[in-house]
Amino acid sequence: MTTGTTGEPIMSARAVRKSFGPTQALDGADLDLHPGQVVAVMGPSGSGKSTLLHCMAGIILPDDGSVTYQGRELSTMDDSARSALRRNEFGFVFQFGQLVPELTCVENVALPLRLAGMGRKPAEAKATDQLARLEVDDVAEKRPGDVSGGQGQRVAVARSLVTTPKVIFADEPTGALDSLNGERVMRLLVDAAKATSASVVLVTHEPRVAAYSDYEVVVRDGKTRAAVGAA
Ligand SMILES: Nc1ncnc2c1ncn2[C@@H]1O[C@H](COP(=O)(O)OP(=O)(O)OP(=O)(O)O)[C@@H](O)[C@H]1O
Repeated sequence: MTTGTTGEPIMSARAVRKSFGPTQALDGADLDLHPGQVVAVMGPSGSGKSTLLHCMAGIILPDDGSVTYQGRELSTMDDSARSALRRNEFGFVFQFGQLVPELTCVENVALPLRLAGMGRKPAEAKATDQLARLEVDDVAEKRPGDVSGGQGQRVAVARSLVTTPKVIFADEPTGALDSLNGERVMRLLVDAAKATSASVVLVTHEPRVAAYSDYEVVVRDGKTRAAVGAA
């Protein structure tokens, strides 16, 4: 599915198929993602949206078709190369359960940097800066269980951004929030992504959330079927 955007896409999915046992989750899905572009993946429950996101992020491998990142085919990389890609080039925001409950919010945000080998002090300084950008530096020393849903989701967004990823994969990032908090999280996520020219793959079934995207793709019965003009 093309977007009318000129230039090379940073990622492309082509004719992606994926089955889980007898269930055909994806049956020929296409998606181009250009640098700095926010694409909303919409569609009914069970249509294959999350499966498409997982295939694009290299979390699962398609049975057929291709997913390329900067021209490299993900399925030809070994597991450690795909892990390195997820750690270094991609960021992730999910609906629930992504923060480590035993760590403080600033430790959670610093975690991807620590895993990449950065020392505690510089990692936590960067994490604090990122929390401030998301307007939640006041909860830095609290544990995730002691902050509100909206604050926790902004901490999770801060963690997804702290490594300055090229692509952010967000699966129903506002699904657990009321509409006001959801819109706030989306505004901060999209503004932060635009500031670093990161691309975003945003899975959502909420039109109000999809309205923050540049472009919408609809998945139905495992196929990408329609693209709607920029919001
Ligand atoms: N790990 C799995 N094992 C078995 N079936 C799966 C698995 N993951 C997804 N499926 C099935 O594949 C189909 C597509 O699922 P997927 O999660 O991609 O849909 P979705 O559009 O993201 O749905 P929702 O909006 O409800 O999250 C569904 O029928 C689902 O039950």
